[in-house]
Amino acid sequence: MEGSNEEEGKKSEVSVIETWLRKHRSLYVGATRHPFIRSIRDGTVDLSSFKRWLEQDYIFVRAFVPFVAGVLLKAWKESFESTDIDVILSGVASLNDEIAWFKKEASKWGVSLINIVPQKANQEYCRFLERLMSSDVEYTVAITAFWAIESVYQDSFAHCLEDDSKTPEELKETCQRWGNDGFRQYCRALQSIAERQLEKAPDDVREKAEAAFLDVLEHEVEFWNMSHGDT
Ligand SMILES: Cc1ncc(CN)c(N)n1
Repeated sequence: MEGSNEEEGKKSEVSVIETWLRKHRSLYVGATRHPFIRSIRDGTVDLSSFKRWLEQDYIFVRAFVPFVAGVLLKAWKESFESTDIDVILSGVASLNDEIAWFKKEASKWGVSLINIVPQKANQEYCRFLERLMSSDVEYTVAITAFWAIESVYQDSFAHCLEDDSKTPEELKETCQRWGNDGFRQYCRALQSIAERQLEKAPDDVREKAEAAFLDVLEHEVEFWNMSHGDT
């Protein structure tokens, strides 16, 4: 293997996540460039769709907290890297802010967050989170799903803040919530953890993680679809 990258100690292989992003490009784009996101970005968003999304996402985020706590527990049991705990804990803290933000934003739009009925797509997404909390789901699978869930929002809302976007002024704060640089760094930290776990995982666990990644993308598409009133 004279002169090979291996011999020179260079890592020439594309990472697991990069491979998936290439392989499942159209589904990833479907989740991060959904018509709802495009409508925010081009300023044509229907405000009743936005309010429907706000109500449903509040319910989702409340269910997301125990899921992230479950990832934290798996990290504590299965990971030897104490920094994983710090990153995941910062995610719990940011969810605390996220819930407070939803309450403030809902009152700004005259939306009540009491007695909201979760729509079918939301219920199914929350059930998926619950399944991932089971003790027989590996940390690698759960952290991969966690990274994917946060990254879809990061990528989607950052798209609405690009220079040529026409996002309405009153929706910019929403886009900033997930599109800001700090959230991007946090998603990158989650990606590094997931990547490290995936690199050392046996094939069957890696396959389960890929399936969870695809499930997340499909649930996110269905979630955005709800904003149109499709359940
Ligand atoms: C459906 C969904 N996906 C992701 C996020 C970002 N925490 C969210 N708030 N809602």
